[in-house]
Amino acid sequence: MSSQDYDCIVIGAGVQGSFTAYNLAKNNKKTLLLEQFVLPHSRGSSHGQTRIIRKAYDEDYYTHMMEECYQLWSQLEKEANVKLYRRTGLLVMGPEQGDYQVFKSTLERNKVPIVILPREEFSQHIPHVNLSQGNAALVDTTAGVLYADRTLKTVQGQFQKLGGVIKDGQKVIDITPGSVVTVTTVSGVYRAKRLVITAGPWANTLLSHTGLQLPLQVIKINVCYWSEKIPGSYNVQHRFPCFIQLESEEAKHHIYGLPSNEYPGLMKICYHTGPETDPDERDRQTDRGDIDILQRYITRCFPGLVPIPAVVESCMYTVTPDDHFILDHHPTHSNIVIGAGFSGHGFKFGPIVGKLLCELSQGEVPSYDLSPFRIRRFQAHSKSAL
Ligand SMILES: Cc1cc2nc3c(=O)[nH]c(=O)nc-3n(C[C@H](O)[C@H](O)[C@H](O)COP(=O)(O)OP(=O)(O)OC[C@H]3O[C@@H](n4cnc5c(N)ncnc54)[C@H](O)[C@@H]3O)c2cc1C
Ligand SMILES: O=C(O)[C@@H]1CCCCN1
Repeated sequence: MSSQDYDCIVIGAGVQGSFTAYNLAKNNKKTLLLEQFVLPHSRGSSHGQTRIIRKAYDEDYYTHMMEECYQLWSQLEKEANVKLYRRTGLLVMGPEQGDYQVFKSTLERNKVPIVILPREEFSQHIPHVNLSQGNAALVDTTAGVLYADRTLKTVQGQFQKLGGVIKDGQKVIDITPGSVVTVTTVSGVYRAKRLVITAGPWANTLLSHTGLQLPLQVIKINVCYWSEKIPGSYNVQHRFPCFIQLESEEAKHHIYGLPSNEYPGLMKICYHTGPETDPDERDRQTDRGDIDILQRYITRCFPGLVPIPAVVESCMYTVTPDDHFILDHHPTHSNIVIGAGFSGHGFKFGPIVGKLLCELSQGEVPSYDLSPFRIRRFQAHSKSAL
């Protein structure tokens, strides 16, 4: 084995690739993690200070995976002696008869501790928020905030401590599949028995070297921060929770927010969709239709915030047609494994995605039923549509 030869190469050092590489190294695999940008960077989907972690989902399988995932987050915190999770609870609000009921029954069925907030008691528990007409509300009490940038630094650091190699500033420009895969970057050629592709918004660019294209849409999210009129009203220290406002007549997609924390006096509130973009040109995409929707919502429901964004950052989602992840082998090259299409909700699953992609790449039986995440589901859709 030359120094350029590895058991496994992982392309993409976002949250999913970093956790995958870490799991491979934990399993004593000689692993190389390649990243196109110099780390840390803010050009993909995993940057920024915070993400929501929650068990509140409308499908049981996500809630089940989160059971173990919380434990894995906590193990990593202990192992690296760092705080990555802060419990805040997640307020779920939505039209009484819609998706809200699905969330509520999934939580109840899976015995996740929740608090239901009757309308008459709502403002006593959640001050400075107006519950929309016809909406119901509950709190997933196990939910909270994950520290995103700190997570990446931690996982990458733990991977290196285990002997893993990170080469950043090395954009992959070619992949030659085979029983030994050859990966060419702008400055080197590497070989491995197995390859994992976790390239976020660039998944299809990389997969084009392997003869595969997936139905992925890359969208730009305007990450908006809003100023508190009275400092502290929505602060994490005053136990203000994260929230999801489920879709309604007014907003066709979720609106979600995190308590003011990372920037003093600013609360992060975003719209769960945005305009399509080329990942290399996202700053040219200046559509702000989402901000108009947020301004109307904030004026009505968060009267303690100035309804003009004080800070706007940007991030990307890579979305599948059904919003479920892709965790699978390449259909023609079984030693290539793909983690893609995390559809704006993948961060919290990082530890479990890393474990599953590691299992798949080693040819092991995965710990969970991965049928919702198979590539085949898209082929089935397009066939039935004919
Ligand atoms: C605004 C916003 C809010 C979100 N909120 C939440 C939330 O609250 N909770 C939650 O769970 N999730 C949330 N998500 C989703 C979550 O952040 C993403 O699902 C997750 O970060 C995706 O990670 P990834 O590793 O797949 O992609 P990325 O982080 O984009 O990583 C892919 C990496 O591959 C690299 N790469 C690509 N091409 C090449 C190449 N040719 N050579 C070398 N390297 C390459 C890229 O540079 C990049 O670093 C949010 C996302 C956004 C944008
Ligand atoms: O994954 C999450 O928890 C958030 C919730 C709302 C949409 C964006 N992502």
